[in-house]
Amino acid sequence: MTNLQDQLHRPLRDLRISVTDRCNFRCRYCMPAEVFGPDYAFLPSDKILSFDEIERLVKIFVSLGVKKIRITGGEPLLRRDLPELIARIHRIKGVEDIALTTNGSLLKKYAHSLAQAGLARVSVSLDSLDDERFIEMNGHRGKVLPVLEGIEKAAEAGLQVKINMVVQKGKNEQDIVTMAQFFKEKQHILRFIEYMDVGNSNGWRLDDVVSKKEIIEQIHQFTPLQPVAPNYKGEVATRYQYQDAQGEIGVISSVTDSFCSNCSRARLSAEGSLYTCLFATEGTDLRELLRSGQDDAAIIKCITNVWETRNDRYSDERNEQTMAKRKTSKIEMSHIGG
Ligand SMILES: Nc1nc2c(ncn2[C@@H]2O[C@H](COP(=O)(O)OP(=O)(O)OP(=O)(O)O)[C@@H](O)[C@H]2O)c(=O)[nH]1
Ligand SMILES: C[S@@+](CC[C@H](N)C(=O)[O-])C[C@H]1O[C@@H](n2cnc3c(N)ncnc32)[C@H](O)[C@@H]1O
Ligand code: SF4
Ligand code: SF4
Repeated sequence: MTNLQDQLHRPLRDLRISVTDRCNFRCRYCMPAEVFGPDYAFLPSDKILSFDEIERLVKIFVSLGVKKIRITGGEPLLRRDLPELIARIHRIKGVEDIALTTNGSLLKKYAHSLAQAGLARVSVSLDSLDDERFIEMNGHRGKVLPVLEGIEKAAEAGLQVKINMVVQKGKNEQDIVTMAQFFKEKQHILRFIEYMDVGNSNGWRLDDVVSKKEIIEQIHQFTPLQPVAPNYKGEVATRYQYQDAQGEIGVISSVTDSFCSNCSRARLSAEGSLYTCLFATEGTDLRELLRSGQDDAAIIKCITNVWETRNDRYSDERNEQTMAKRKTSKIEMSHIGG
């Protein structure tokens, strides 16, 4: 196995695979309905990587040091036969962890078959327990109950469950403590995500971000917290344990306390482009290599070159100039995979 290092000496360890650019939700911070409307040109099916193509690429990435696979999107549970893909990835020697990020709306239906196929962990996005606020945030596409039922089914099926909540000022900051309390009782790890300037469509403003510090202070008042060490180098979330030892939360603070120095994540979009940053403006087309009959050595050479020349650290460098430079050219998050 090769151990690649980029320009900042970061290894390649994780591959996040987007299996579709489509979604049944229209969260305003990701796919606002006025941009992703009925006429939006999503990828046609022949442009999307097949399971055979994804499987081949995963084997290649594993030979280059990848150990963790995360399936994402768009909404990954919209991809037909997803458990079959999970099963194929599960069989690949060297894959140590397979996780899925989902909005949870279809999880009740698929949790059991996903677990049977070898999925170990699921991160379910849920921004509020209040129907009115949740519906407002997801563009009037889904209620809270089906997501909670999906979470329950996933836990019953033996999947390790985490909950992701994007916190946006004026939208759901009043839900921070309620969510913490609810998932403390349910014994699921809740991670708060600072609202990020991904893509070009969400009209992001720094004033709309609720910082890690504010989030922690709010929760600490209801149940005291203490910081805990990361589970592994490069963990995206900063961990905090409840002082009564009943569970933990995490905060993903890409805006106020970025974590690029440990970023070991490559991203594969649904149409087979490779990206090395969530805030990238361009990718490298691997689909063309696959479909033009190149052998593994040629694909390995291409990926090696991309990783070894990589020097992304967008969140570390975020300021007015860097934001202005990429104002209209970032790839949308639903496309690159969250
Ligand atoms: N800025 C930035 N945000 C990231 C990165 N990776 C993940 N995130 C954000 O963190 C959110 C939660 O990530 P998950 O998909 O749940 O995965 P994870 O945090 O890697 O999960 P674990 O494997 O359980 O540690 C993502 O949806 C993104 O919003 C990254 O490299 N950069
Ligand atoms: C793009 S979604 C893809 C997977 C799935 N549809 C879901 O929502 O979990 C992955 C994650 O990105 C998060 N996300 C999307 N836009 C974001 C933004 N502007 N800031 C922070 N997190 C965001 C979502 O909340 C979700 O947890
Ligand atoms: S965050 Fe996930 S559920 Fe919401 S619009 Fe984006 S891809 Fe869909
Ligand atoms: S901003 Fe880019 S380089 Fe920094 S942690 Fe996120 S994906 Fe990695």
